This record gives sequence, C-alpha cells and structure tokens, in this order.
Amino acid sequence: MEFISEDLLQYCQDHTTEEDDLLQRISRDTHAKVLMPRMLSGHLQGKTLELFTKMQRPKTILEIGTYTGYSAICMARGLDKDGKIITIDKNDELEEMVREYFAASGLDDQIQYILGNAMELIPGLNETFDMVFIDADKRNYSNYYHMIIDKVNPGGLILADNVLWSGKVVDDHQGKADKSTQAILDFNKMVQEDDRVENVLFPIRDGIMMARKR
Ligand SMILES: C[S@@+](CC[C@H](N)C(=O)[O-])C[C@H]1O[C@@H](n2cnc3c(N)ncnc32)[C@H](O)[C@@H]1O
Repeated sequence: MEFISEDLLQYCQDHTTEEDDLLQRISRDTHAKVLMPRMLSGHLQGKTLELFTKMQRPKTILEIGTYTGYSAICMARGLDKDGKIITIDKNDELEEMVREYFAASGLDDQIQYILGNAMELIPGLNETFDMVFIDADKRNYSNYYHMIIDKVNPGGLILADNVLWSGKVVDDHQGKADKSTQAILDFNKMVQEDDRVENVLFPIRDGIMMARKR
C-alpha cells in the first residue's frame, strides 16, 4: 500500500537529490534477481537515512537487516571518515552480491558486514552505538530494541522501518491481528511508553520510528 499518490511520490523523488549509478544498479539488480524487492529502502528512504546520519554524526551505527546493502551504503555515505557501520544479515545467499556493492561504494573499510542471526550476534557485540537501524524480522523488533537500548549512547538514535506495516496498524483486527502486525503494534506502543526515549513516527514510505535516547 502506498500512503500518497503515485504522482505525489514522483514529485517527492523529483525534489530529492538523485540516486547515483551505484544505488540505481543495486535497486535494478534487486528487483531483477532477488526475492521480495519491496524490502529495499529505495531512493526517498535511502536519502533520508543518509541525511539523518549526516545530522547525527555517529561514530558507530548498527544496522539489523542488510538485505542487498542499499540502506547500509546510504548510511555509510553519511558517516565521517572515522565512523563505521556494522550491518548484520542472516541471508548468506546475498553475500557475494552485497560484498561487491560495498567494494564498489569505496566505503567497505567503514562497513563491517556480519552474516548470522542478529538475535544471537547482538548480545556479543562489544560496542556502543550512536545510531541503530532496525530493519529485519518484524516479530523480533521489541527483542532487538531491548537488546540494544543499553548499548545506545545518550543522544543516540534508534530507527525502525516498516512501523506502519502497509497501514495494517490502524485496521480493525477485532483482537486478532496476524503475528507480524501484532509485533509492530506492540513495538510502537512500547517505544511510545518508554521514558528513556523521545520519539516521532515519520510517515515516510512504510513508516520509520525514530527514538532518541535521553
Ligand atoms: C527489509 S530487509 C532489509 C532491507 C535493507 N535494510 C534495505 O533497506 O535495503 C530485511 C532483512 O533482514 C534479514 N533478517 C531477517 N531476520 C533476521 C535475523 N534474525 N538476523 C539477521 N538478519 C535477519 C533478512 O534476511 C532480510 O535481508
């Protein structure tokens, strides 16, 4: 489901700094060769992530859910020279493609790509973060939040994608939402009630929750 008309979306894209050749290639290849290409962040969200990163100036970013690397490259482009992004994905079938894109970005020395289950890997990360992008399995969104909140530095940002879940968050479920929808509803409620953060839900693409740790 699109929340704004195709014409308005096109107008927004036409007034957003252009996607360069590499991001266009990743988007094209993903749509041609990879399952569920709708998962890719794309032009508007990618530029939003890049600009959020430039404003936040994080030393370390954690991304949960690399997929084909589009959003990781956007955030890496926003980093200062001494910043780094750790990005985790469990899908090793995309590894070759993703490593090639990271190399082509010229930023692979700032991108640490880890393959494996984020639920198992995150507790072992001996780092603190200035920015976290949660964009993996929806059912674990609240678990990821609980796992990372103590690793986020004061003033750090937690971003979570797809928090409008194609609009299903406002459907009348009559107490029987499907598991992914319920997980998103629980996540949004939990963030809204968490006094450790101040937050805003942006209606960008499928919805991005931004929570800033106090
Ligand atoms: C929505 S896609 C990420 C899109 C990417 N961030 C972008 O914007 O282009 C979600 C990814 O999360 C990965 N994923 C799902 N569950 C995971 C888990 N438990 N651990 C690590 N990765 C996971 C999937 O393999 C998939 O590639």
